Amino acid sequence: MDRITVADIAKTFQLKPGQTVTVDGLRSNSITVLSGLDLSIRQGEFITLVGPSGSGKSVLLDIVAGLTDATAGTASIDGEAITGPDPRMAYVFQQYALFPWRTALENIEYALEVRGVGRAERRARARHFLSLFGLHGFEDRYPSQLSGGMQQRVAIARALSVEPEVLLMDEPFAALDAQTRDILQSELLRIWERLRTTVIFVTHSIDEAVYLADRVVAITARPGRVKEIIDVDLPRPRAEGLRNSPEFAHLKGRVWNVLRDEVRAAQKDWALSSATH
Ligand SMILES: Nc1ncnc2c1ncn2[C@@H]1O[C@H](COP(=O)(O)OP(=O)(O)OP(=O)(O)O)[C@@H](O)[C@H]1O
Repeated sequence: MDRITVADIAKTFQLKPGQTVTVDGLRSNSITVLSGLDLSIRQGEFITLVGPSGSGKSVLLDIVAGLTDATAGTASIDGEAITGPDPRMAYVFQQYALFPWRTALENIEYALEVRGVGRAERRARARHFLSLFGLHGFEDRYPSQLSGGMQQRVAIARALSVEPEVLLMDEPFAALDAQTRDILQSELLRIWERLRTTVIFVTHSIDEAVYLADRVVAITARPGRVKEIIDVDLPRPRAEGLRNSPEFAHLKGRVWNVLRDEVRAAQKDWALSSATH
């Protein structure tokens, strides 16, 4: 069954008066970032989105999250059009987005309070999700007392604690060092294997995209649409050592082959824009 459907989505931004961009060599005061984008995501699937910078990946996530409207086309969850933020979805951003004046536990409790969960259950659930992410003993720490990796664990624990049907993740590990990033990828998969939440995860890392996904969705240079979907038929649970296997290298090569022309096209686009302004 499809959990999320995106049908013929387009998104155009009108720029502020006086602002212009160069599109196909012509100056314009609007910018179309997505055009004719179709995508269906099955219940319980782990999807990663890759594409050049500026190809509209974050905008697509915002449309699915109901944070911004599409200019054309529809996005649906369980067959219902998405018209605004939906309690069935949770979002994790690149920056930790925790409340600095609340402890790790209170950050999670807050998300549950907003959704009307009673006090005792809030506390129990917040503790449970923190311990799932190995943060038992850190409940009373404030974000400034936690490392970047720990803060992002709290942010993911908070998102999952509301038991969303769909988890949207926009480059959640991009700000972390390489080792912490690898560890968090494995932790996320370990927990995802238990919960089987539908995940849409944006990343610039082809390694990360292949390691995590059931399917990698490659987006074209602006205006973004789906260029190709690569099935990742690697066994689960995914072992750390999988990264050293020939199958993994082969899949990374396939994704890069699909993306290479799009990254070049995006770079040409920027060069043209900066040369004419
Ligand atoms: N509110 C806005 N007004 C005007 N342009 C916008 C707005 N939001 C996004 N854009 C433009 O839309 C394009 C796509 O942005 P988006 O952040 O979705 O790209 P992305 O694929 O996620 O890029 P990156 O990988 O670099 O994060 C960019 O050129 C951006 O400048």
